[in-house]
Amino acid sequence: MSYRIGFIGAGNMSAAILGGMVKQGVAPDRIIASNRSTPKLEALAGEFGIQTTTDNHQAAGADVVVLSVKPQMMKDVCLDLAPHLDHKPTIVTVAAGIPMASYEQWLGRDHAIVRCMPNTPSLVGKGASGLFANAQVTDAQRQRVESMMQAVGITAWVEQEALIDAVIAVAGSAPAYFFLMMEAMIDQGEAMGLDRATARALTLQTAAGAAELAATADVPVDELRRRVMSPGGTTEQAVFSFEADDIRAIVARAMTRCANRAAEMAQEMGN
Ligand SMILES: NC(=O)C1=CN([C@@H]2O[C@H](COP(=O)(O)OP(=O)(O)OC[C@H]3O[C@@H](n4cnc5c(N)ncnc54)[C@H](OP(=O)(O)O)[C@@H]3O)[C@@H](O)[C@H]2O)C=CC1
Ligand SMILES: O=C(O)[C@@H]1CCC=N1
Repeated sequence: MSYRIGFIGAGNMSAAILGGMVKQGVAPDRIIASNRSTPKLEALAGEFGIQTTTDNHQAAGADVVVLSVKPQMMKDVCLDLAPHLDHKPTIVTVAAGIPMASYEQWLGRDHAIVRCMPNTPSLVGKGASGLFANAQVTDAQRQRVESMMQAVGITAWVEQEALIDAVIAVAGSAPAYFFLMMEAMIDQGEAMGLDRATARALTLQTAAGAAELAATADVPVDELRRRVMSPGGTTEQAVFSFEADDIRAIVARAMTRCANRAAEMAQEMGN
């Protein structure tokens, strides 16, 4: 690809996406990131060799502009950028909880805007992003955004905007669920007598191995689970314990709260 990409806001999510892009071979001089303060910019320039600026207008001069500030900052950032988008970039926003209608109000209705819900494993090329386009997005722009995000992982278009909140629950926020599980396992491995480094190494390798096996096996994940559960053996005691504690309901409640929060955030911002 040869177009230029500008990131507005150089925090965790921008670092994951642009860092993943550079690691996957995107030329760093095609990427510019802006941030209101300089320390993160210096770190990103040092690590990935991208261009940086404290002037959002400069980053917004790119062909694809990725809006990646916290949702609470988004309105002010968009209103400030609006007079500087006459070159009609493809606008991609990664913010949770801000509906398309708000961007169209702040930036103008004639802009091609994609709501993208990515996640931080983009940094290692294992991202998972949901995408929703407004009516102004052309097929060429769809392909451009898709290929941009596919440089750092897989993508899935949704045709109903409300499904972006489901993507937040399944992908955007979901790395944290797995990290939490790993934290708990490492702590318990240590409590059972392993040194922490060993508990960590075994936990992480098992998580990565299980994910890769699930992604490549020709059977569903429940069958893979059963293959570990020897009748009368050890694993089923752990699984029975999870089921007795209603892990499926626990997960469903957590994901529902996650998705509901996106709707609440929209309301809090008066959208
Ligand atoms: N983190 C994640 O896993 C995911 C995040 N998202 C979305 O990504 C967006 C960014 O989140 P995240 O990266 O975690 O947040 P961060 O707080 O890490 O990054 C936001 C960045 O925006 C900068 N900023 C704030 N105001 C301005 C401004 N007016 N102009 C320029 N830069 C500004 C901040 O600068 P400073 O350092 O000075 O505060 C900060 O570096 C959010 O909307 C979130 O919903 C989506 C999916 C996953
Ligand atoms: O927690 C959040 O609000 C953001 C959106 C998805 C992941 N992080």
